[in-house]
Parts: sequence; C-alpha cells; structure tokens
Amino acid sequence: MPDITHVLTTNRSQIRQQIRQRRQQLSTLQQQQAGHDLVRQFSQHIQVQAAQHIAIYLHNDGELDTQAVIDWCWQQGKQVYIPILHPFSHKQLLFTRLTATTPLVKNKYGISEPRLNVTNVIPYLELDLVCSPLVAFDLAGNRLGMGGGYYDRTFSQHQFVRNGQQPPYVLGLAHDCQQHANLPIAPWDMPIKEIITPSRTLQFS
Ligand SMILES: Nc1nc2c(c(=O)[nH]1)N(C=O)[C@@H](CNc1ccc(C(=O)N[C@@H](CCC(=O)O)C(=O)O)cc1)CN2
Ligand SMILES: Nc1ncnc2c1ncn2[C@@H]1O[C@H](COP(=O)(O)OP(=O)(O)OP(=O)(O)O)[C@@H](O)[C@H]1O
Repeated sequence: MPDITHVLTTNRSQIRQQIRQRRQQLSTLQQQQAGHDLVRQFSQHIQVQAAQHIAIYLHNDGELDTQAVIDWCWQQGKQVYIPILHPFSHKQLLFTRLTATTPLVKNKYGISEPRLNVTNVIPYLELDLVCSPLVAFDLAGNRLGMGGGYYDRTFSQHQFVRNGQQPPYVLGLAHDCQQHANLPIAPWDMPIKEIITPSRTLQFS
C-alpha cells in the first residue's frame, strides 16, 4: 500500500504543476485586463478600504498582476509591503515596505523583492491586511501555494489575538482559472476567509 503522505504530496504537486501551467499561458493582454479588473473588486472591499498597512506580492510565474492594485493603494495613501525571504530563519518571511523608489533584487526563486533594509520591515501583527499569492484554491477556502510552506508558517504563527493585537485580515488573490474542484488538504494548511479574483469576491465562513 502506498504511504498516504506520499500520495498527498504527489497529488498536490501535480495540481500545482497543472495550474501553474494554466496561468502561465495567459496572454499579456489577459494579464493586463485581469490586473485592471482586480482593482475594481479590491477598491470596493470594506476591509481594503479600512486598511492602512497592506501586504501584497510582486507577481511572478503568471500570478495575478498586482501592479495596478499597488498603484491604487499608493494613490489612496496606503502603505504597501512585500514578502521577502528571511535571510537566516528557515522558510520564514519578512514583510518590508515598498515605495516607487525601493531597490529590488531577485530572490533565490527569481522573484523580485525589496532589498533588505531593516528600517523598512514591519512586524507582521502591525499589518491590517495580507493579500496572499496562491497557486490553487477551492470553494471551501483551502489554498495551495508554491510548495514552500512560507505563508502557512506565517499564518499559523499569528492566528490568535496576542497582547490585544488582532492578526491581519488574510485574503487570497488569484485568476479565476486557478480554482480547483477539491484540493487535497494537508494538516498544516491554513484555510483563508476570502479570495478575490478579477471577476468576483468569494467569501467562506
Ligand atoms: N510573487 C510571489 N512572491 C512570493 C511567494 C509567492 O508565492 N509569490 N512566496 C510564497 O510562498 C514566497 C516564495 N515562495 C516560493 C516557494 C517555492 C517556489 C518554487 O519555485 N518551487 C518549486 C516548485 C515546488 C513544487 O512544485 O513542489 C519550483 O518551481 O521549482 C517559489 C517561491 C515569497 N514570495
Ligand atoms: N506551520 C508550519 N510549520 C512547519 N512546517 C510547515 C508549516 N506549514 C507548512 N509546513 C511545511 O512546509 C512544506 C510545504 O507546505 P505546503 O506544500 O502546504 O506549502 P504551500 O501551501 O504550497 O506554500 P505556502 O504556504 O508558502 O503558500 C511542507 O513540507 C510542510 O510540512
């Protein structure tokens, strides 16, 4: 009998591969349109409107293009933060401020991130909203990421109110084509409350 953990891992990585391919095949025009439509969904969202410190990501690998949303945030006077790979804590993220003049470097996965400057790092609990990237989502709020466990670790470390500080509101951003009928769930997966796509906002209880 195959070991259940092995089956789960193989299955998850096949889904990842299939959906990553699907989003990589979107044309530049489709990506631009998606990014533009996302602003409409995003700007109408109550939690977004109330948020001052917003973590988002710099798109890569066919992910939903966030540049128009970032520009909208700046126009609204909101502060934008991007995840960077922690320089020495294994598979941990730091969130650092992004402005129009922030120097960017490529991380080991080839993803652009702000060059580490400790004065620009925000403690996770000071974020109001976290817009997480993802590879696949289902209609129960399960998400599958790139396979590093970076976001799951971040969410699980900060899921409870501590010293009266509320954890940030977490939502996922994805193309509609990243929906998958039934994701195989691992014990460490942290479901999210909401996914925003260019065409709709999905809320899960
Ligand atoms: N734009 C963006 N920035 C991000 C993330 C993200 O998903 N999107 N991350 C979110 O965590 C972190 C980077 N995490 C990553 C984790 C793994 C791989 C990666 O390349 N993995 C393997 C495939 C693994 C598999 O299929 O099992 C690869 O492609 O070779 C890339 C990024 C931080 N920054
Ligand atoms: N809270 C956690 N603590 C320790 N290890 C974890 C945690 N969450 C995930 N991991 C480990 O990280 C690895 C990758 O997890 P998984 O495949 O769920 O990542 P993912 O959801 O694709 O990535 P991400 O969360 O960055 O989007 C797994 O081996 C898992 O054991």
